[in-house]
Amino acid sequence: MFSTVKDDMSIESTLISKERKNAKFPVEELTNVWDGGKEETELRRKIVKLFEDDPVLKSPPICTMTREERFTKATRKSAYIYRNLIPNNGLHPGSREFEHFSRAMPIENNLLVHMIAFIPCIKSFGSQEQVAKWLPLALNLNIIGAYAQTELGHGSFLRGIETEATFDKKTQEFVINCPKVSSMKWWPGDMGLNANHALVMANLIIDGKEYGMHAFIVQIRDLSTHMPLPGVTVGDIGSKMGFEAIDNGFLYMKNVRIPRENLLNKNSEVKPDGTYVKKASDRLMYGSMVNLRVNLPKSQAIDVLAKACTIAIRYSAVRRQGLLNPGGAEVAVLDYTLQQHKLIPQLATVYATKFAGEGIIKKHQAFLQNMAKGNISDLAEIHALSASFKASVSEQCTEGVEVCRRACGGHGYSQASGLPFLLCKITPSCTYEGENTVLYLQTARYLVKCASKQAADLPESIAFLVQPIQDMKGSITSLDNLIICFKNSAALCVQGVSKKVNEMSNKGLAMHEVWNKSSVQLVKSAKMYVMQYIIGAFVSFVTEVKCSEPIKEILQDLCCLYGLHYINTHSGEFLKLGVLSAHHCTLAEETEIQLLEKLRPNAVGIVDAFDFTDSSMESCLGAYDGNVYERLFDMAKLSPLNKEKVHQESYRHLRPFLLEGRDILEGVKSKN
Ligand SMILES: CC(C)(COP(=O)(O)OP(=O)(O)OC[C@H]1O[C@@H](n2cnc3c(N)ncnc32)[C@H](O)[C@@H]1OP(=O)(O)O)[C@@H](O)C(=O)NCCC(=O)NCCSC(=O)CCCCCCCCCCCCCCC(=O)O
Ligand SMILES: Cc1cc2nc3c(=O)[nH]c(=O)nc-3n(C[C@H](O)[C@H](O)[C@H](O)COP(=O)(O)OP(=O)(O)OC[C@H]3O[C@@H](n4cnc5c(N)ncnc54)[C@H](O)[C@@H]3O)c2cc1C
Repeated sequence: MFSTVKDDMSIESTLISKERKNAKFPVEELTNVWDGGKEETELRRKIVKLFEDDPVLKSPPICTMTREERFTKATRKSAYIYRNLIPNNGLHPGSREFEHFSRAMPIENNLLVHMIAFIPCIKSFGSQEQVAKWLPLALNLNIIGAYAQTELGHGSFLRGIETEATFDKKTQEFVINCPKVSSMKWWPGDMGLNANHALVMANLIIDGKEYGMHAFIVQIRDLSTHMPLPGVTVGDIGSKMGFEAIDNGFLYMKNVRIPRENLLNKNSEVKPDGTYVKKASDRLMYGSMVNLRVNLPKSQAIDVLAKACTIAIRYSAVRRQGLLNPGGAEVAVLDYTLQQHKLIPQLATVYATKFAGEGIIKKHQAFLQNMAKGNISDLAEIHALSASFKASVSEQCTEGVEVCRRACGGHGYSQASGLPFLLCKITPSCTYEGENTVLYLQTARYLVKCASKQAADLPESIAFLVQPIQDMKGSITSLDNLIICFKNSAALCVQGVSKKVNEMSNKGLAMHEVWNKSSVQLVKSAKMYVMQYIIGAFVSFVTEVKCSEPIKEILQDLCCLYGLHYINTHSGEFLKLGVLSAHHCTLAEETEIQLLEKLRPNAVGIVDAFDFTDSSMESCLGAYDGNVYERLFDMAKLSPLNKEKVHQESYRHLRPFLLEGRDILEGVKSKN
């Protein structure tokens, strides 16, 4: 319907090719460092290719589809991936290949909560017999389960959850009830339309006595007809800011009966006579959340910011707007220091959080190994670290994606840029898996407790909180001094708020009031604590990584930039704590600007090294060839509103006035 408009050789592709020629480091090597080795890069590419070449996984660009189409296509693809593509290619959860799935998955998919929450919960909370019964069914999608914890009335405060599971000794069943509208399960992914089971978190009640939140497997739909079972009201909660392909659901249960064996009973059990047997700490009930807080940030936040950086930096390298030299040629917007100041720190965030996250995953794996031997002494530390890490990463990456989107000017507002999709995908990561403020407060609770202990009684990673403040020797811009600066700041923040808490409680104020009145400073200390962790982990990575000099230099520069950018955007905090002087702050600002200038020629190379395929981004601005304008025009042509040259409905409403206008213009009718 539209004629083709093409340039023989677009200036934009020439510009981006020039950028690539100017890069001062081997891009492929940085990709290997990012992936964790050459072999991992090859494996990832093999899996991505397997998925991208599969005709079943092809579909029109998401911005041309309705929610209904997006949900249907995502379900079709996800069912095919988990039931055919993965097993037929010998790829299994837990394998090395599985690590790369998130990069290979189609841009929209669902059944992920079934895979990452329902299945792991069966493994964590189920006895051996229960795992043997439910796991194969779940892995084969014979049953599809949601993680049903949050209710209309309660998400954060889990002790407030109202759904009840009352033990009926006569029938050896639990009776599941949502006593009020506010008790209805609300939000769980995959639950509205796809799930036939749910892992329901409910208050266990035996003989009128409450035993707190426990995990029950509840069948909610018939396996042959997929109709809701008696007593079950289930459906999709409606349109959200994003996640169009996911059926976040509601679930209301009235006298739904499940067998006694459906209480996942690895950690606690109800005997046939109603005796309650506790086998492990109540805290382990929260283990599924720690698991997700450790593992989700990479795919749901860090990779999302990496994609946004790829789009914004490639686009900024080809978008020319205005002059730097009077009388000279128009410049790429990436040549403006202010554009670099928006975008290059986001690149640093991607690297910092990725490598720090890998450290947490390793710590968590060590914790799980110890737990298997009955030792959960590190639980409080890993809970505090993972809670604040999830909060900080989701916050930094969400802010970063919005910076990238705005840095693309008007085109960043177009769905065709891919950026609104990324923003809507990343924003809820600040809420799900624990609302960020609530998580920071959990970390602060642990830190304040630690502040009253001796260094020898604290885990190694925490002891610095109570040790003497270290002196910085030399320039603030050295990596060693950045670590000292952040550690000192975290220690002073925690000590400061702990002192305030103690003083207030010594004056007789109730602890809950003390806590509420101190909460602003508590959250600040948790943020500073996790920042010192991230910086420390990034510095260790950069110091230890084996790579060529040019790559090392880029990583060091990104590491320094990450620390300095944070200092420069929060300088008041550092000055107030007395950790930095005004002179330090001036130097930090000057050095950041120098680093931006130094990293600028490598910016396109650095985002190329993330190695995202064009189809994994669906972005007209971020495609590898830099052909932004032709792609935008081609995408506009696909808009469903452009199906016909005349949109009959809009024409119907406007026609009477247009005809009037025609008559006036043609002089048939006077203006009055
Ligand atoms: C801890 C709480 C905040 C409650 O606080 P309380 O004060 O009530 O504490 P408690 O008395 O309960 O506990 C006190 C005690 O326990 C310790 N504790 C707490 N938590 C833990 C823990 N996790 N581990 C260990 N210990 C813990 C605590 O420190 C105390 O110890 P001390 O007494 O010694 O000090 C708590 O209730 C809480 O955690 N609330 C948060 C609730 C939460 O996290 N909910 C999560 C719901 S599930 C969810 O959100 C799932 C999300 C999954 C989403 C996946 C999305 C992926 C989507 C993919 C998209 C694909 C792409 C497609 C794209 C597209 O379509 O767009
Ligand atoms: C996309 C998406 C997917 C989700 N998937 C699932 C799922 O699969 N399964 C599931 O069970 N749930 C799911 N959830 C729900 C999610 O886990 C909750 O929304 C989340 O835990 C926050 O709880 P809330 O909504 O009750 O927020 P609230 O706790 O009501 O938060 C509202 C405000 O109150 C503040 N606040 C709350 N408590 C405190 C406090 N103690 N001190 C200071 N401030 C406080 C918060 O900071 C926030 O500003 C999902 C949510 C979303 C958005």
